[in-house]
Amino acid sequence: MSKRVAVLTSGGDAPGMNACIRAIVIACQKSGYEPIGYLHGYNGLLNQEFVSLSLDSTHNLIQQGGTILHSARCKEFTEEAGVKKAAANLVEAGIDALLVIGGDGSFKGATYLSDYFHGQIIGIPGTIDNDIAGTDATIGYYTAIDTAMSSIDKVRDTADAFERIFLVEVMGRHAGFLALNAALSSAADYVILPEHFESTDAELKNIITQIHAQRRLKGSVSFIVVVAENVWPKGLPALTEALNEAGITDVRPLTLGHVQRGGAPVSSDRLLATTLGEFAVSLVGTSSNNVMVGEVNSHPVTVPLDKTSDSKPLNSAQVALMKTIMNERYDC
Ligand SMILES: Nc1ncnc2c1ncn2[C@@H]1O[C@H](COP(=O)(O)OP(=O)(O)O)[C@@H](O)[C@H]1O
Ligand SMILES: O=P(O)(O)OC[C@H]1O[C@](O)(COP(=O)(O)O)[C@@H](O)[C@@H]1O
Repeated sequence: MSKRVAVLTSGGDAPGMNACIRAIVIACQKSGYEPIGYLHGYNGLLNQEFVSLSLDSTHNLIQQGGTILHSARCKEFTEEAGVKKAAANLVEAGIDALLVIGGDGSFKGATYLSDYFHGQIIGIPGTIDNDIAGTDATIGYYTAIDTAMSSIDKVRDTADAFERIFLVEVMGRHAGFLALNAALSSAADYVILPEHFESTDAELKNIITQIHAQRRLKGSVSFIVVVAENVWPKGLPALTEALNEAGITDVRPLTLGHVQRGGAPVSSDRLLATTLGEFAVSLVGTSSNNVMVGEVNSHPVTVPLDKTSDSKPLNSAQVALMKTIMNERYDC
């Protein structure tokens, strides 16, 4: 039987969201479903703002960053009246299944919506932060690592020329996946992560020890510290000042910011987005409901939506690498 399948993108946009929309539309066409796209995240549900999606709308889309459906954060949707209104609008529009591409906040919203909307709801993980439990990676994460890595590569050139210390802040909200991978792949000298942060005093002492040890060995060389956002109290200016006070001068802070959310998705994100978009549509009409689709060990899986905000540990092998290759590289 033909079904109306709606998709929306919510929360922080991530490279590969468009690739996922493309896969959803193609899979819907193949199954004889009618795909429609709600605009501006959950705001689209509240304002009944949607467009019909066709193969025309997905042409040349896989390589585009951002999201053709636009994204938003929507306060009204966090309140009961808003969620009820969204559910009523979905029923009025004859939607059988709603696919939500977003992060853990969007999945909390989707879980809330399921109390009032009795059609099918399926989440697809899309965030550069990779902070969603039940999937090895989220759409956009691999591209963001590459963007941060290539930015740090460029910083290294000028840092080397001036033999300076650079502090580079990387996104991740409250998770260190992006910072750790950006630091490992760009051969940073030190990384500060929320999962391993002890205290400002302990981190400061360790950074200074590593700088002195490296300089004793190699002379006056550059030193790059990757700092996950929201970890250091009062941010990079406070860390710069603390280093200056400890006699480490010529320190330059740099916040990479939203550049990490943009750009054409790398192949791993396109493949993940395509796999998960197609898999989500394959579940339409089955008993799978209020689940997120994810990928574990290269296989598609489903996870209850309310389990996706469980804590997700960093990869332990990468943490071991961090210790030997970066933060505890020189014995002192
Ligand atoms: N606890 C919640 N209840 C209902 N809706 C929520 C909740 N948390 C987030 N949302 C909705 O999901 C949107 C996106 O969440 P946000 O945390 O900003 O991004 P992300 O989905 O990328 O984590 C929010 O603007 C809000 O509309
Ligand atoms: O775009 P905003 O509202 O400034 O939000 C920035 C936050 O969004 C992100 O880029 C993505 O986070 P979400 O996917 O959870 O929305 C975080 O890394 C960052 O902390």
